[in-house]
Amino acid sequence: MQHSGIGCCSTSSLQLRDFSSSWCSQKLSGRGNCCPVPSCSDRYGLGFLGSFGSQELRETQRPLRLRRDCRNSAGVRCSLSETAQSRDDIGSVVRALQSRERFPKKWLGQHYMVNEMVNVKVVEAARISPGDLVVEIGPGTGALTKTLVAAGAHVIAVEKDPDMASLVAERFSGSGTVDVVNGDFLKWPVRNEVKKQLQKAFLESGEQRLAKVVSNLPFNITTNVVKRVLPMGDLFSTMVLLLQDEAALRLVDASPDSGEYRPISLLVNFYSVPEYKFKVPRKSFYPVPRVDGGVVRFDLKKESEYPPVACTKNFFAMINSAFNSKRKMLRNTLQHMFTPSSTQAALLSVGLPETARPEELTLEQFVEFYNAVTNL
Ligand SMILES: C[S@@+](CC[C@H](N)C(=O)[O-])C[C@H]1O[C@@H](n2cnc3c(N)ncnc32)[C@H](O)[C@@H]1O
Repeated sequence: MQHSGIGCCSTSSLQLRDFSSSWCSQKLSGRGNCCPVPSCSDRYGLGFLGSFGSQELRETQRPLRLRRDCRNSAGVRCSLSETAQSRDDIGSVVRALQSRERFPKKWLGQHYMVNEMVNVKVVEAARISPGDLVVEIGPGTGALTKTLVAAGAHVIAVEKDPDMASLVAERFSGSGTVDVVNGDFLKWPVRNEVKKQLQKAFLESGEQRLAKVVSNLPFNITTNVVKRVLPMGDLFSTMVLLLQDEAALRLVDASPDSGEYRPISLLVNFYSVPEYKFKVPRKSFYPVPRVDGGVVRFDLKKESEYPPVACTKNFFAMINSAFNSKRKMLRNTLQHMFTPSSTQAALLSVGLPETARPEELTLEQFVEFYNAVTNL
């Protein structure tokens, strides 16, 4: 796990220079889209570029609020306005990858956002205000990072791919508002690191705030990220994730008869108040995934707001066991935890039929049942 302040990545300076020229020189030179890196080629499957061209982005691009001056890696004075206005369209993503001689890596879920308006809407959903501490999982080329910084956030960007980590570190070198960590978010000591940063911010500003998580997430780590972050309501107030649309809808809907009712929906609603924000068409990503995306905002609950259960760990162990055979009666599936007669008695005591099955109980009913059966 490598933690680097801006510009402190371990990659060679040649790579860093290549990157800085592709992102920063276009505005400084005043020549519009001039870029020294070879232009996009069909090697990257850009057949659809015409239907998703620069004009669309130019028309929809909203001016971003700017915060302060900085220097780029070449020591040339520029401002975050220039960083903020650098384009995050498909051409930039491809050029950035080419600067590292890289292709998008499927196993890392590398589908880059090439519609800047989506990033703006994601940041709006997170209600970022100046001075917010934001953990961004998987910054990739830094497109969402840019929008977060422009909204005034201090970003800790955790990126597993060393090439992308060095790329994003170089892109924001000198801004003083982005720390890049090269590592796996699922292994990163999030509690210690965020606590440290929040204490530091408190000492500097005297203002007590919680951090936020914002990410265009690699789809394959969705469940693990949700399970990891949601119980941290003492550190984070909000998490906004761009997910696979189906997963986004499933996470938010915790109604027993929804067909997609699973332990993860119960966990989400136990630890947070989720809200589905908007759908993101698949053509907004490069490369285009097989599914659309969807954005969910989770407002994390404080411990005092969790449904009251004696032991959270045992409560979720019970739920997981119950859902191992979702269509079987609880008195049978929970036999290894409670005797069938205790399960029946507890169900009856909270007004449920003794033949109840897990897919029939709401979160509140699970809580009542658990409290009853553990107090018998
Ligand atoms: C869907 S892409 C999003 C990139 C960028 N944020 C954007 O919107 O264009 C996901 C990013 O997460 C990174 N990633 C994948 N697994 C990760 C993990 N376990 N921890 C941190 N980053 C990860 C990938 O390398 C990739 O850059």
